[in-house]
Amino acid sequence: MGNILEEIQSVYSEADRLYTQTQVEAALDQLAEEITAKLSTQNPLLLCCMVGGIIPCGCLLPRLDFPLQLDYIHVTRYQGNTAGGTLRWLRKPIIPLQDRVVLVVDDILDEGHTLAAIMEYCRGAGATAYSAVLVDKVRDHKQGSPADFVGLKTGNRYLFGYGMDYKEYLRNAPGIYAVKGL
Ligand SMILES: O=P(O)(O)OC[C@H]1O[C@H](OP(=O)(O)OP(=O)(O)O)[C@H](O)[C@@H]1O
Ligand SMILES: Nc1nc2[nH]cnc2c(=O)[nH]1
Repeated sequence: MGNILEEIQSVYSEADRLYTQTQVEAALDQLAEEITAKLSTQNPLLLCCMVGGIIPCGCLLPRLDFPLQLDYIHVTRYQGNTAGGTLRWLRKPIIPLQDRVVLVVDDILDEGHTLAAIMEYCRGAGATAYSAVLVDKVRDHKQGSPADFVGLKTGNRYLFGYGMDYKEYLRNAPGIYAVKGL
């Protein structure tokens, strides 16, 4: 246990901070304004993508001051690793999606596999689906469509903070950081 905590401490202290907490909170304000303008009269169902979406979604909710419902979906393909693998569906939403406007909220759009699969699932279940991500990682080959609402853009680095993990730690880091060398 000692070793992993030392590793986490060293990754945190050597990381590059790409966005401060103040900058992330400003981006969340802007994201919420855009979502409100588009969806405030649509009685949307928000789907929080666990686990990483929990912080962006939790930060957005009090900024979205209109009628909405909340459920969650759990799909994972990194599982504590820094490279993605096969998608694993761990939990589908309980609230029916048929004829609903759905807003899928996640921490990061990277290669795009996760969000593309979730959007396909939502549309297949009869929803009009939109997506919101705190971070869009700029890279050449992406799966699926761009997100409808994007908070911040970054280069192609491995990120943590505001929901994003390094080996399941550091999701709670108050800013967006890039791991040194990754
Ligand atoms: O665009 P992609 O390359 O598909 O990657 C993006 C996904 O990766 C992360 O999830 P992860 O599988 O790490 O699960 P987590 O939310 O529990 O961290 C993140 O939360 C996104 O859902
Ligand atoms: N924590 C984390 N999860 C991801 N999933 C896809 N890309 C990333 C990333 O840069 N950081």
